[in-house]
Amino acid sequence: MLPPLPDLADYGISPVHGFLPDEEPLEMLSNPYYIKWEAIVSKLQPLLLSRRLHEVIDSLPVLSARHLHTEREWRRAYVVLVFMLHGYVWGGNQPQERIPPQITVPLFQVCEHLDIPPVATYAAVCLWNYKPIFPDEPTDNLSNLACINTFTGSMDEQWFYLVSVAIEAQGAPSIPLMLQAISAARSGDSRVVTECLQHFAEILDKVGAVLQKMYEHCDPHIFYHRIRPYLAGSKNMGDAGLPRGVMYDDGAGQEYRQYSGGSNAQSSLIQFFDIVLGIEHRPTGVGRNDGTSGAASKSGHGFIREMRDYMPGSHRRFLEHVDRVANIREFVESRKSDKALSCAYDACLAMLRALRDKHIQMVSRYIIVKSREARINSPTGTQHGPAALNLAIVRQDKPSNNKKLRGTGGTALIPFLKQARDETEEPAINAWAHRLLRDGPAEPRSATLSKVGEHADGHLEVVGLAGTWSADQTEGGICHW
Ligand code: HEM
Ligand SMILES: N[C@@H](CC(=O)c1ccccc1NC=O)C(=O)O
Repeated sequence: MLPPLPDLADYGISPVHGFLPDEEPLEMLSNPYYIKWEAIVSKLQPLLLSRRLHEVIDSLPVLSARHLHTEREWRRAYVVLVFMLHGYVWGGNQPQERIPPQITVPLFQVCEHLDIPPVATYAAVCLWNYKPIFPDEPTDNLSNLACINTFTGSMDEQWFYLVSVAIEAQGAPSIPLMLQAISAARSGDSRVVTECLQHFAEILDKVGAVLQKMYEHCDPHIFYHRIRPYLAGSKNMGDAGLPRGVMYDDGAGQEYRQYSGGSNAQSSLIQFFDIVLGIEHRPTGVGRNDGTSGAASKSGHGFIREMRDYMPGSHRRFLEHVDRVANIREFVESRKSDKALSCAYDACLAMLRALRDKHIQMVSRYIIVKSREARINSPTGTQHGPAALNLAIVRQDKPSNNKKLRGTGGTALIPFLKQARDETEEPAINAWAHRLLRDGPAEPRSATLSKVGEHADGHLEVVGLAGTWSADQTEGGICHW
């Protein structure tokens, strides 16, 4: 018996808005009990500028979550508390190691309810932090979106979050669409699967176009020096001044913890794309053949899988369900002679790969170039920013080595992102290798592959946009790359 397909309603996912909430996020907690929290986040910029945020938070009463009732209220409380948390940690000259009970006590209650970690996740700053400009118009694109909260009050920060919100809205229809494709594959309906994949490729293309809008209003300098320092987590942050992570003091006890900061790797939508297409991501540094070398996380899963722990619990459980039923890749592989089907599938891989390519270029402009400039402009390491010691200036003591640069999630960003991009293309390359073994050389079926050849010694070479892939052994027709 095949497991049933997920029902979106069971996971709080909207067929129209996807992982964005069905009802727009609450702009403020109206119960006067929480008035001091709302007052702080509404004055976050002057409090940060005047360096008075710590004293104001320290003098708060320790409030509880008992007056939160609706899901919208729980989410709003989470957003308010993590903006306070990151302002508290990163808003001074040095990162603040100890978080007081005024934040930790209610934050732990809220995080338990939402099943999400006590840190500023993608859900906090993007999914649950937007509002319409005109309430009577839809919030499905950038022409009617504004942010509820920001650290800096800048247009650049708003835009940085809103591009992701617009991507979630643009990509949302792919969720019911690809569940329909899974269902059609179960009943062997190749025509419907092909149509769904064609439509999915168009959606992925549009998502890529929204990503490119980042450049319109988010300036790399503002991003790198003003915004990004606040988004950092407490994991791998020794060089930024938090060697043990952050100490959460809830009055009853004190505990050091380390969490990754916000990252779009925590977007359930992008992970959904990979899962439905059967794209697998390995831990960074683990080779294609051996599975032994490299820096896998403690869980043994890679960073991308680990980022599921930073999603709202219901979204994480949805992805786990989709993991169990995803069948499109196997379906396509079992019908290799169906050209239209293979082509539609490969188009999806190509679009997703193109999205990752655009993203790598963006990371280069917003992080790599900026960190290099900062090193040249301030070789002594004297920096002025939200925190003089922060994510923007870590590892500047070491000469230019991009491999040392870290993302807010804590990854060695460039090797990680390139690997994720290359893995996107793997199903197409594998399928090609199978065909080559069976039929001999022919034209590549995919626009992402430019050349496939066989060497005299029998090993295969596939040239894709990502580089050259070699397969040197086969086992029952399966290639080992
Ligand atoms: C200025 C804009 C952006 C910068 C500088 C940036 C930077 C990064 C970095 C450094 C990582 C590595 C993970 C980490 O350690 O944090 C990452 C991961 C990721 N980012 Fe972005 N990002 C930006 C915008 C976006 C947007 C708008 C999207 C939406 C499509 C996105 C999608 C992803 C995904 C899906 C990952 C996980 C890796 C993967 O699946 O390929 N990023 N980003
Ligand atoms: N990982 C990125 C930050 C990032 O992508 C991000 C962080 C918080 C919320 C959303 C994010 N991504 C894009 O809009 C960085 O290292 O700067």
